[in-house]
Amino acid sequence: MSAAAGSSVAAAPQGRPSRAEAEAAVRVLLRWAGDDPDREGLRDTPARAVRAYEEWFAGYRDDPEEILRRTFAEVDGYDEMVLLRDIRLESVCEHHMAPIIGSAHVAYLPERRVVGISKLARVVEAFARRLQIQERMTVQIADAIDRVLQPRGVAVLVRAEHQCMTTRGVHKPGVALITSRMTGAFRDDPALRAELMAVLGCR
Ligand SMILES: Nc1nc2c(ncn2[C@@H]2O[C@H](COP(=O)(O)OP(=O)(O)OP(=O)(O)O)[C@@H](O)[C@H]2O)c(=O)[nH]1
Ligand SMILES: [Zn+2]
Repeated sequence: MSAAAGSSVAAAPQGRPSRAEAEAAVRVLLRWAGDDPDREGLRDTPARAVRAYEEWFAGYRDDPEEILRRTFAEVDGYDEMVLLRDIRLESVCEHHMAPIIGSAHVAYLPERRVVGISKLARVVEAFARRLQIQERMTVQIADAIDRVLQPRGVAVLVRAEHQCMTTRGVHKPGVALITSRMTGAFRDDPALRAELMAVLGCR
């Protein structure tokens, strides 16, 4: 298991290259593609591309568990399912560095404490904005919520299109990969699982 998969925060890469080195790498790629990195339209592209990758890989700088630690207890006995659905998800496939675009549903069963709902979306973002495979990302999101909130159960469902499959290679547009991770009561109680699927409109 990689460091990124095993802990909530990826290990800091040893000897991280400088921004200038990253821009030089983009220049090499432009030349390799067959174009001239010095022509007007491409002159600023290495800097722009590195800024774009900075956004797409912003999750390495986030600590998902820290995000989730801002919980509150005043829930007046609320102990039913909390479900944040259709969270837009933008990730990057670790095999091809191609976009993975889709959405996630995150549900949990609070035990005493709840978390601000934006934090659930932030946790999705923190794990998505890294080089990923969907299965690992799904597990990471669920397990971080499980560890920090210690709820009675967590369910994470992700549905996403992988551009490495739609725009290249096997070229299958419209194909989506669906992954899920269930813990606690969502895993053990078929009625609860059925309730979740019913709320989500899944059969
Ligand atoms: N399980 C899983 N596979 C993924 C994910 N993203 C991409 N892949 C697959 O990873 C595999 C990498 O296969 P390789 O044979 O090493 O790469 P490739 O020659 O580019 O393969 P093709 O995509 O089939 O052209 C491909 O089958 C991709 O479809 C993911 O999130 N989960
Ligand atoms: Zn891929």
